[in-house]
Amino acid sequence: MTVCEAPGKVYLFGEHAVVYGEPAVPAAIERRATVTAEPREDDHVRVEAEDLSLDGFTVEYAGGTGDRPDVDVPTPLVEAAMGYVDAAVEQAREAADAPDAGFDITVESDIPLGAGLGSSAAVVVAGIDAATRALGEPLDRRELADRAYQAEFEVQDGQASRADTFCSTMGGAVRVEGDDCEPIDAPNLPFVVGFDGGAGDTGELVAGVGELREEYRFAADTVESIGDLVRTGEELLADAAADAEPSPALLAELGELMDFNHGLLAALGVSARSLDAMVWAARDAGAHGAKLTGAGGGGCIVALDESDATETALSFTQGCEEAFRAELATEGVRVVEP
Ligand SMILES: Nc1ncnc2c1ncn2[C@@H]1O[C@H](COP(=O)(O)OP(=O)(O)OP(=O)(O)O)[C@@H](O)[C@H]1O
Ligand SMILES: C[C@@](O)(CCO)CC(=O)[O-]
Ligand SMILES: [Mg+2]
Repeated sequence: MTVCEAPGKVYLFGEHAVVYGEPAVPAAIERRATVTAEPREDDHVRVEAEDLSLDGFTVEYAGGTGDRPDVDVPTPLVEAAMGYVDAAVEQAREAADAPDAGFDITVESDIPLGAGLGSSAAVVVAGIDAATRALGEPLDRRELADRAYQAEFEVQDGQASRADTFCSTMGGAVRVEGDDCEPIDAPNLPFVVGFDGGAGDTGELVAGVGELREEYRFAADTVESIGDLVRTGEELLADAAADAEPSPALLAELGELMDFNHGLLAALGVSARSLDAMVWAARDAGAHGAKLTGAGGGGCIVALDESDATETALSFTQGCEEAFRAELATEGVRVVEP
């Protein structure tokens, strides 16, 4: 039995635009998905994923080829929900050159689903790592990140960046621009997350931005503007790389860029009333800046605040279900010793 756990992430800047080749800077956070993989004698895949909830259902299922869950939920919904686990198993089979390998897989996660904290990437990264190790064919981190990206790319119908999967694999803060992925030095930033209890579908939201970008010049320009602000943010981070703690000036400047980034994402149609409400509650509470994180549509915002004010204000904000401080996860995917 092999157990691996991989972190979720917040985006300091650059989600959505990163799908079109602009740079982005996500940072891994200490909320993890844990995947257990146990090879089977046959070629079946049995999946236990108790956190999986579909529009108000919670399902527990035993999956596998041609052996779908015994629950009263329309099959397409279940297929959609299971897509990332299935894709991870396929990547592991291919990597280990074991097309008929069967597994008992268990997924447990403290990353809310579809909420912008990269639950899909964490499940895919931990899943491929656990399954390849269980077959005695561990991958190096670059290959693991690459295969995890291929899995997200397939499930998201060819529209995905390498950002979430690379960040979850490596941990820390990373910079992704097209195929170019590198860890970067960043000071320990005081992230506060607000979660509205809801979710957005990454594939759909990404497709929506793609259509807008085709149809309207302003949307294409907005994507490029996000790229410009990310480059500015990166320079600030690079200048502060040697500092253990971020200076007040750095926090103020990064926060301002986060505010700009939220406005540009809203222009692309991926914010939501609850996300805007949480962003404004954070700003009113004195956060240096606040923005939605991830695909949007519902889910989480991330703010910068070293004091407790933002977390407290969010916990009293209508529409915010949970507020918490998110610590940087300096370590990416790792094996959990039984
Ligand atoms: N604990 C889990 N068990 C099984 N599948 C999960 C789990 N967590 C996430 N997933 C898969 O990931 C999907 C959510 O991925 P999606 O990309 O839409 O959101 P996200 O990754 O949480 O947010 P974002 O991509 O915006 O950061 C779920 O529908 C499910 O298929
Ligand atoms: C919206 C997006 O940019 C981030 C989702 O966390 C999609 C992607 O990069 O694949
Ligand atoms: Mg995702």
